[in-house]
Amino acid sequence: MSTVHCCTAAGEIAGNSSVGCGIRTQCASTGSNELPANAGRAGRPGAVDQPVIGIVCGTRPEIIKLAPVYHALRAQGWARVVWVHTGQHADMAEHMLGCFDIVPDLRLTRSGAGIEQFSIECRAQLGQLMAAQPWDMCVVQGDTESAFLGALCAFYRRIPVAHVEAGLRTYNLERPFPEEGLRQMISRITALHFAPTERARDALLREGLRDADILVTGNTVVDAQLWTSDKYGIKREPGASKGPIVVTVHRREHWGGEMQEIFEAVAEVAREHPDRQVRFPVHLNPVVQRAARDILGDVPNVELTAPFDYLEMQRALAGASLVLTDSGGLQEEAPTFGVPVLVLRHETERPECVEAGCAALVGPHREGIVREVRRLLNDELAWRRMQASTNPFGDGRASQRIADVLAAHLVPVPSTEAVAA
Ligand SMILES: CC(=O)N[C@@H]1[C@@H](OP(=O)(O)OP(=O)(O)OC[C@H]2O[C@@H](n3ccc(=O)[nH]c3=O)[C@H](O)[C@@H]2O)O[C@H](CO)[C@@H](O)[C@@H]1O
Repeated sequence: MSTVHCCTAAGEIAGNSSVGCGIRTQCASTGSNELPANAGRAGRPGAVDQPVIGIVCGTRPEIIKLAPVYHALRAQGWARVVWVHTGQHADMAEHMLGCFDIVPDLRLTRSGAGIEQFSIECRAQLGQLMAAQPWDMCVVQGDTESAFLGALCAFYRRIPVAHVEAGLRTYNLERPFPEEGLRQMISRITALHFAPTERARDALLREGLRDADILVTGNTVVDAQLWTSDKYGIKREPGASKGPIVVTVHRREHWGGEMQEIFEAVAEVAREHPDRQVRFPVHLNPVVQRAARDILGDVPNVELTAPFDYLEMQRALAGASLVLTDSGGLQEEAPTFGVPVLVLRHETERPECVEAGCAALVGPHREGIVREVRRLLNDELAWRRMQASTNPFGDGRASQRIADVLAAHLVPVPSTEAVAA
């Protein structure tokens, strides 16, 4: 994936101006405060015939998984690509955008702290934006509020929706909450479903979606990893069997008792293995911050840090002996470095890693977590058996496949007369 500094992209949408209620264009300063009179469909001088693809996202994992698609589309050059940042994950997202050389073309304003207020404001701004700039396709990823609102607003504007990481299911609307419901709703209004695995494709077929609209591409998270590992020389560290245990926990459905049990399990294991470092980049959500500090703050070999930036996270995985997580992305990334994963959930939309033997579903309760961690720390053979040899979620070319399919749908094929002329 080539790195394209996106100021040029951003610069093509003129100036720092307000479009609609609070939408700010973000670009290299061009001095103008207005969209140029001869602006093309995307507010860009000229290029009125290029298809316009809007990418709508706002959280850390969406940026990681859409960055490869963004760069693949820009490298192919047949479309005008507009990155819209919703601001859903304000601070964590800024880091991620920088890691992937992305300067959003448009940033929505976020004033409300809660998800409900965010949703109302985001929906209003996206609706204005899509009315002002007719897009040919709206690309969203996964299962967040930003993804759902991007899809919904596009649907109302009759803009086709392309859904990256389509078809993951637990079929339990309570877990993960609200993501399972959001992801299923997005599927109902999506035109192109980019399923990461055959299992995801089968889920969409069972729901009555057309086979012709479903493409199995692999997960773009592996594209991001391989691009980053190649660029920065990150690879599995020798002696990782004694490396740190990496912990990440953030899911809403764990807030309260289950999160407390998870952290108590981490404290118990850390105290039993004082020589084993535990690295825990704590999600910025105040609920997670408070619980982690209260339960783990005084355990000597537990390092509570700010969220890692993407590079730090990949380097942490490369040296880790074990990952304890409720994260979706980390279940998909750990196999790239062969790190065994204990999934701190009741169920996972990623059973492929469990079936491949490189992850185990241990649940969010203290006893089960402690038992499984002890087993792997005390039985090197069992630990080695969980070393993934390949990543079941992708081969690093998902974004290229997605860009090719979008081109096939959006780039007009010259008519035979035109070709003959
Ligand atoms: C239900 C569910 O599973 N939904 C998922 C959820 O994503 P998630 O669970 O993967 O969310 P996180 O864990 O926050 O992000 C993980 C990414 O962040 C990087 N990371 C992490 C900690 C850190 O300190 N520094 C980092 O750089 C890490 O390497 C990884 O790439 O929503 C996504 C969007 O819709 C979905 O795609 C996805 O299904």
